[in-house]
Amino acid sequence: MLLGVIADDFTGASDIANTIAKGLPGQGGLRTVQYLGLPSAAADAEVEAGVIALKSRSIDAAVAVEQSLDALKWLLDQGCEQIVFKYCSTFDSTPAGNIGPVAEALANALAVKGVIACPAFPGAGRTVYQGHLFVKDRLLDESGLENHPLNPMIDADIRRWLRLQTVSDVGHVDIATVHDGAPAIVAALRRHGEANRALVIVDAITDDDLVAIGRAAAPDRLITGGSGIAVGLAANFIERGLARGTVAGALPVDGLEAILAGSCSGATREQVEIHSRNHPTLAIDVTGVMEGKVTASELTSFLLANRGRAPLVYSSGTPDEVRAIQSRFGRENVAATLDGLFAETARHLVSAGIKRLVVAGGETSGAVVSALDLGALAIGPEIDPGVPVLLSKGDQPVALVLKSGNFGAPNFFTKALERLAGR
Ligand SMILES: Nc1ncnc2c1ncn2[C@@H]1O[C@H](COP(=O)(O)OP(=O)(O)OP(=O)(O)O)[C@@H](O)[C@H]1O
Ligand SMILES: O=C(O)[C@@H](O)C(=O)CO
Repeated sequence: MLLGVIADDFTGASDIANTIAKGLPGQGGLRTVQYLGLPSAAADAEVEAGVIALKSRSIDAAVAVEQSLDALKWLLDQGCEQIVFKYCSTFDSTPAGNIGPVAEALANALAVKGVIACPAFPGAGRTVYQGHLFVKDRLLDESGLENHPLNPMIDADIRRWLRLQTVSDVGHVDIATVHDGAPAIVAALRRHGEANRALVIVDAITDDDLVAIGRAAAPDRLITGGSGIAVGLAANFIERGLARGTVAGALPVDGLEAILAGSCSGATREQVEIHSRNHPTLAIDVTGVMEGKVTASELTSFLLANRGRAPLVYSSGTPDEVRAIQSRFGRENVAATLDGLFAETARHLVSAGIKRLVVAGGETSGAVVSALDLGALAIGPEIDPGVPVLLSKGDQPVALVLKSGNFGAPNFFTKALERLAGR
C-alpha cells in the first residue's frame, strides 16, 4: 500500500476513494479499497491505496484522535508512504470539533509541521480563496451549511475556525503563491513549519491548483483536506513508477433495491422531492420515531412492499423542522435515534435480499454500513462528482452508494440505482 487515507465519515471516504481510483484524465488512478472502520487483518497485497472510513466527524475530539491514531498505525503497518486525513469539503466541525486536534495529533505522530489543510473541491463548487471557504458563489456561512443539524458552519474564514480547534497557530498560503507553482508552495509551507505552525490553509480554486498543490505534496508524509486534495496524488506514485495507473471498471449488481435518506441538506431535499413525484416514497415521522411509535419494521415493510419500483424512505427535514425536533428531544438524542432506525432498517433489508442500496448523508451512511458489517468495499465508476459505485466482497455482494448530503444531480436517486445495475 502506497497511500493511506483516514476519513472522518463514510460518504467522505467513498468521495476520496473515488478521486484516488480515478486519478488524472488519461492516466488512471491507484487500486483503491474503502475499509469500513479499522480493518482487523492486513490489506490484500494488490491494494495501492487504502481508505479507512471512521465515523468520527461529530464525536468527542479525544476519541476521534485515538481512533485516527489507530488508523494511522494500521496504514503505516501496511507500508503507506503518505497519509491523508480527509474531512468535509465544507469543513463540517464545531469550535470544539476535531479537525484541528486530529490533524495536530497525526502531525505530531509523523513529526511534521507546515501541513497542508485544504478542503477545496471545485468539481462540487467548494473553493478556498483568501482563507475563506465558498460553496458555489456563496460564502460557507451563507450557503445553507449554517443550518447543518450537527455542525452548523457559521464562519467562512476557515483559518479563524481552525484556530479555535488547534494548539498551534494556523498558517495560510494564498492563491498567488499556488499559481507560482509547486516550488513556491513548498517554500511557503516550509516557512510556516519553521514558524512552528502545524497546519496551513492553502487556497485552491480549480483542479489545476489542486494538481499543483498535489505536486508540492509529493514528498509529504501527511496532507489534510477534502477529496480535492487527492486529485494529483495518484499521479505522483504513477510518475515515480510505483503504480501503473488503473481505470475502475463497472461492478454491476442487478437485484432488489431501496433508498434511505437521512441528510437534511438542500441538495438531498431536492433529490427527495423530485424522486417522490413518480416513485413510492415514505416521509419518516421523526416525532413518532422519538416517541417510539415508528419502527424499523414499518419502514422495511414499506420498502419491501414497493421493491422493484425504486422506493425511498427519508427523514430529511427543513431547517425549521430540524430546529423544532432538536429543541424538543435534544440534538444528539435525535441523531442517535435516527441512526439506530436507519441501521436496523438496513439490516432487515439486506436479510430480506435487497442487493442495491442507496444512502444519503454521511452520518446516516456510517450508521447503515456499520450495521451491515460489510468489511471492505471495491470502488467502481463515478456516478456524479464525488460519488462512486461501491461493491462489497464475498459471494453475496451488496452494491452501495453512500452519497454525501450535498452531492449529486437532482435526479440522483434513479441514476444511482441504474448505475448500480450497470446500466
Ligand atoms: N428530520 C430531522 N430532524 C432532525 N435531525 C435529523 C432529521 N433527519 C435527519 N437528521 C439528522 O441529521 C443528521 C444528518 O447528517 P448526515 O451526515 O447523515 O447528512 P449530511 O450532513 O447532510 O451529509 P454529509 O455528512 O455527507 O454532508 C443526522 O445526524 C440525522 O440523524
Ligand atoms: O467532502 C465532502 O463534502 C464529502 O466527501 C463529505 O465528507 C460529506 O460528508
